[in-house]
Amino acid sequence: MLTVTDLEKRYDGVGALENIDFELSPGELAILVGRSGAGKTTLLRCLNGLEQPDTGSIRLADEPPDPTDIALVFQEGALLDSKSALENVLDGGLGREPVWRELLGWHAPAEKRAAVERLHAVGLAGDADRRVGDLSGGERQRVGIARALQQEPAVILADEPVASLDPATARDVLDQLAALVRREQVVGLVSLHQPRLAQEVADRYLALESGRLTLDAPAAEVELDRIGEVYDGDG
Ligand SMILES: Nc1ncnc2c1ncn2[C@@H]1O[C@H](COP(=O)(O)OP(=O)(O)OP(=O)(O)O)[C@@H](O)[C@H]1O
Repeated sequence: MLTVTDLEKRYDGVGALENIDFELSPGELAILVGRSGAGKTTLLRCLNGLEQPDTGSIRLADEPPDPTDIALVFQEGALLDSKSALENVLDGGLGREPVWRELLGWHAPAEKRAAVERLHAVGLAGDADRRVGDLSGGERQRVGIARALQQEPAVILADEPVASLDPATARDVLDQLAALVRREQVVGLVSLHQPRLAQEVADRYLALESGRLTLDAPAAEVELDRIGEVYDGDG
């Protein structure tokens, strides 16, 4: 269980996040919605440790998380173009491997098996040896997801992971992410700008409006109109 309690983040005295409280369960994909500037990226960065919240706590099963417990899906541009898809995924597990292996580019057989299996799960079984620089945007985003899961995190976060993709590809990528969250029993938290796409995959919705959490509910209880209001309202 990921438990966030009374999280607050201010920039130059201005609140970007205020009184944020929620809990997410393993195997649950929560979709984070909110207008531009509502605080979505700030929340994901605080969870990932890239930003230090001013107050509040983040706990995993009642313990402070280790840095490798919470993985952020790399934006497609953050992958290493010159390396293969498989090598990029293997990089996600480097925290577990001795430094000499990293330096020599050698990986334990179990790590390789897991990486190949994850590429298979995101539909890229036949692309393991292709340079990431040669892949399409959707394929790169899939590599980013497989890479994050190779870290064996308890929580996977993604900030607008399908923003640059056409609707059909975006749907495929999100479906695969949702399937992996359920199969690997990780907590998933993904920010999305497209309410309709969100509705296809969400188990739970979190909505931020001006830095405050104004909705935290199972997807089955939330009307699409309510999500539309989050984007259309005065924010
Ligand atoms: N490093 C920073 N320094 C100062 N202010 C910041 C910084 N990062 C974010 N902010 C401010 O905090 C607020 C929340 O920004 P954030 O990027 O989290 O919003 P968002 O919901 O992710 O928006 P978008 O959908 O446009 O990415 C905004 O008012 C933003 O200007």
